[in-house]
Amino acid sequence: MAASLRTLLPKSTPRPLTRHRPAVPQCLLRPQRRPYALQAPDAADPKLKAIDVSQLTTTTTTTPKDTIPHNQLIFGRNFTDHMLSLEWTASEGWLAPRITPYQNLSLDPATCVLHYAFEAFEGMKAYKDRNGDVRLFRPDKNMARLNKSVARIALPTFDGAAMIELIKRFCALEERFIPSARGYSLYLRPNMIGTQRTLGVGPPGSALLYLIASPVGPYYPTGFKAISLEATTYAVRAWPGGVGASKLGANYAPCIVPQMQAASRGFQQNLWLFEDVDQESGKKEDWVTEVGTMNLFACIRDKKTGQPELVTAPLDGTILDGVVRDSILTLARERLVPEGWKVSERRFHMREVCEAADEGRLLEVFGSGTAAVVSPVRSIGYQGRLIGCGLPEDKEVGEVTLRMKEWIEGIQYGEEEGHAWSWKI
Ligand SMILES: Cc1ncc(COP(=O)(O)O)c(C=O)c1O
Repeated sequence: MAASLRTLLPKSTPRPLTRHRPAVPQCLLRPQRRPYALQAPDAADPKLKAIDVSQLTTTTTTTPKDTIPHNQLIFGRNFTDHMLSLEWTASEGWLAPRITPYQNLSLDPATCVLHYAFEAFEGMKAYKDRNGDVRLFRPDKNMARLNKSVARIALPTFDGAAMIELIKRFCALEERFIPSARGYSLYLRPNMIGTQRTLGVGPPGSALLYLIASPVGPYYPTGFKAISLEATTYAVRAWPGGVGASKLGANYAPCIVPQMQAASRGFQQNLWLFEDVDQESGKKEDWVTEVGTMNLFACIRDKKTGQPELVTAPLDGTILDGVVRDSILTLARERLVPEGWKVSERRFHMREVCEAADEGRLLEVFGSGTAAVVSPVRSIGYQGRLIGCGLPEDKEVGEVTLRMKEWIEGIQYGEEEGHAWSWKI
């Protein structure tokens, strides 16, 4: 077993919590207090091979695809000519990386990913700037998150820097598929699956890390459109000690039925809540967590001081640590705080949101994620009422939401010169 997997296990066997309960490692029960013990990605067993970029082989396609006109791009529908693949075995480690023509995978019907969901993925993009240079946006964050996700399901960790180098080479090969207009990009999907052929439930002895890519257009081809969310009170996406902070495929399929239910009532997405006791009041509250594939931000004016606050749920293990979320928080601390804003990662509940809306203090709400950067929210359906989120009827986006979009896109497309988040390939 790779050292990286061994590090997941507690050093000493934890004592059972009660006589009748099985001994659950504390790190799994309380992610907030005892974060997951995970070593650096390249801390794999020295006896096993690490990713070796110099071993990369490339077989180019003999049947190149036509590129699709920008205005006909549909998210995730079309793929580039090639894929990048890296196999891993528990006895050898990472085998030589390969770029090959895009092709089907051949898996035994007993492959463990098909039965027990040994799968974790990432979502990131390559952008073309005005000079035709290709750029990645904070790819180190995506690699770190993928390493955290795979480690949680006993898949092998890997050297994130080596993988970024391979992604750069892949993007250079597929450069003609990267649209050049602002708002367009090449969506990159790194995916790792357990490939061991077994019905036994245990750590996979082999895995495949692969990358495919899809050219995509702006999330809103017709301009910014504010969305409506339905706050879901009958189902829960994630819970303390669970895997909500990991980008596992298994987290997404169970979210589709609540999303369909929300859609059937006219909402574009559902908002995930978590019911828990408020330590201050001792009352149960519905805490805001995140949206289907986005983190959520609210701009709330303080009742007493009048200070505007940008607030989002904390990284307590129940939400994904969004790359755009982190970027928004950093930019807000840099650029909004000097203007008098407060920026908070704190728990906030639906009662606070309702109260702020009723008192005209809910200024804006928006979602954040790689696909849309930011997505303005017009209203939230909750317990039979529709909460207005501060947008006037004739507007689709609030001021802070728009500024964030401009700032982040400016960095992604290299318009903000020399920013450390934009990696030229
Ligand atoms: C559940 C969930 N939350 C938040 C996000 C936003 O993350 P990021 O900003 O890294 O795209 C995503 C996007 O993949 C997601 O799937």
